[in-house]
Parts: sequence; structure tokens; C-alpha cells
Amino acid sequence: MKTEFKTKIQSIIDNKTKPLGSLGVLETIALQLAVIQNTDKPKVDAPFHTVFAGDHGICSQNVNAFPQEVSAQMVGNFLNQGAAINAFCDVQLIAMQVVNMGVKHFDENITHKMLINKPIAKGTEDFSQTQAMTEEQCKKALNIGHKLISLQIKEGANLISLGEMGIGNTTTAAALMAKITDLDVEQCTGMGTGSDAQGIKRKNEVIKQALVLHAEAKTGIEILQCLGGFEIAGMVGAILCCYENNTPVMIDGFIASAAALVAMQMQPESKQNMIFAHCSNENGHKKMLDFMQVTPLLDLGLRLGEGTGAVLAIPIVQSAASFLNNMASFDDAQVSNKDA
Ligand SMILES: Cc1cc2ncn([C@H]3O[C@H](COP(=O)(O)O)[C@@H](O)[C@H]3O)c2cc1C
Ligand SMILES: O=C(O)c1cccnc1
Repeated sequence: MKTEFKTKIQSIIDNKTKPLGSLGVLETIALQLAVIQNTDKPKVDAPFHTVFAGDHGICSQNVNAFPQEVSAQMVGNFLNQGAAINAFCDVQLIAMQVVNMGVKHFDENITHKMLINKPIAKGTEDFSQTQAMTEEQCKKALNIGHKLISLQIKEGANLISLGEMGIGNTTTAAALMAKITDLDVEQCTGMGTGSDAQGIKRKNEVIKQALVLHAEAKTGIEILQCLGGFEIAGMVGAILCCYENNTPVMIDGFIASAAALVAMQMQPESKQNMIFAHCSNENGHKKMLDFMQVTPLLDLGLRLGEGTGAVLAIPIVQSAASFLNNMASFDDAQVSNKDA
């Protein structure tokens, strides 16, 4: 059934007024959108961006170049429209929300139309010493992500975009990657926000220690609970929600891709809903993408997070839907095809 549908869409794509295959990756995306939404007229005209924010106990091991206070300060910056992600959403008039999943220094009395306050705890525990979250906290974080995105989809969003904020989370993402891919830890870690050689060495050491400590964790959710972060779990819940609701989801850089990797462990078919926006400059991201056997749309040398790459790639996805919806076929336009 799915193969038949795919063949039908591919033939619609092939009959557009262009040489066969000449829209390259956009053709792949158009087919993917049609399959996700189960229609030959996919719609991605209502994108919605969510930044999940959370703090990380692993920062007590000195793996972060910037102080942990920056997570809370950056949430404030998002609300004041001052971050890179605000500037990029602004260009395309994309609506966005920020979810406090457990930002240690954030004042929970702050209210704002863009802010969803759902703190699970004042950050996760140090995963080199104990489990990052309890089972209950992990499930709660997954549920929050799932529910919030489900609400957005109900309200009309048809393209979900995800980003994150959480000082220390390149270490968390690298730990998830090392555990799931079984690659050497050194292949998974990188400079993050500017760690030097010493800092990267510390990252490698704490992750190796954590892999021994959490050797028993096997399933996606166990790995997430032991090594993950609240904002990463929120993104995993969001991705699984997109899968269940036939909605495409833009995956950002290294950290969002770690959430995608966990989601694939939990529900392998969720991969079909993911669009990988870009290859981050963070060491490890390309290897993570290769492990998942996915090709990112852009390679702009970004290494920021927040969903910046995801939002930048949205017009490409919208253009893929637009050509499928709006281009004339050779017949419609009475243009002669190659073999006519
Ligand atoms: C000012 C500032 C803005 C950011 N926006 C995203 N990140 C990114 O950097 C952090 C991860 O890097 P690490 O593991 O080295 O701490 C995350 O918060 C990520 O979203 C930022 C980092 C900083 C400093
Ligand atoms: O690629 C990312 O998501 C990234 C890289 C470095 C720091 N923060 C995020």
C-alpha cells in the first residue's frame, strides 16, 4: 500500500515540468512529506518552533565552558527576543515557545506569553555519579514534550521545529551518542561552547565513567533516564508525538539529533517523520548522522543549537511542498517531455 502510494507520488514528481530528478534533495523531501501526511498535497505552511530548556547535573564535573547561570539568562533572552533563534524566527514570522523543563537558576515566578513553565526539578543529577533522572521524572519529561506538541498540532501547526537550551548538554548528548552508537567516546565529544583540550579530556573521562556506571541501561528509555536531560527528553516526546500525528519534524544540530537518536531507539519508525536540518560543526554530529543513515539539508558551520539550523531549513521544506503542490505537469503545461 505504502509502496503503491510512494510510486504514485514519485510519478507526480517525475511528471512536473523539469528534467527528471533535477530538483535533487527537494524531490526526496516532497516525497517524504507526502508519505508522512498521506496526501499528494502536503501542507507545511504553519511551522511552529519550540525551545526546550533544562539544566544538567554533569556541570558539577566542569564540562562546561560557560557558567550554568547562562541557561536561565538565555531563557530570559529568548523571551526578550534577543537570541539568534528569535532573529531567525522573525525573518519568517515563525511562532515560537520556550519550555522551562527544569532550568536551575530560572525564576519560576516569571510569566510570559512565550513561556511554558513545567520544571521537573532544578536540573538533572550528575550522570557520572548516579542516574540523571528518576524513571518518573523521565516519563514526566517525555509526556510534557508530547502534550505540548500535540496541542500545537491540534491548533494547526503542520511542521514542528525543535531546539534546546541547556549549559552542559553537549556532554549529555555525547554520552547518549556513545552509549547508543558504541563509538569511541572521543568520536562523540567536541568543543561545545568553547571547551579547550583539557575540557574535552574531562568530558571524555566523565562519559567513560558514566558508561561503566550505566552499563545495565539497555532500552531507549533506560538510556535516556540514566544519561539524558530534561530538555532532551522533552524533544524525544515531541518527536514521538509528531510520528503519532503524521507531522514532519525539523531536527536541529548535535543535541536535537541525540534526541532523535533516542526516539529512534524507542520507535524506529519515527525516523520517517524526521527532517535533518543541518550538519553542526560540533565534532560527533556528522558521525551521529551517519550512524542514523540520514542526510542533513544544510552545512553552514553552525554550532549553536536553540533550533537555529532547524528554522533556517524550513523554507527549503516549504519549497519542496510548494513544487509538489503548484508546479504544472508536462501535460498540464503542454510542454514536450524528453521522449515525446
Ligand atoms: C550564550 C549562549 C547561547 C547559547 N545558545 C545555545 N547554546 C548551546 O550551548 C549549550 C551547550 O554547550 P556546552 O555543553 O558547551 O555548555 C547549550 O545550551 C546549547 O543550546 C548556547 C550557549 C551559550 C553560552
Ligand atoms: O549542534 C548543536 O546543537 C550545538 C553545538 C554546540 C553547542 N550547542 C549546540
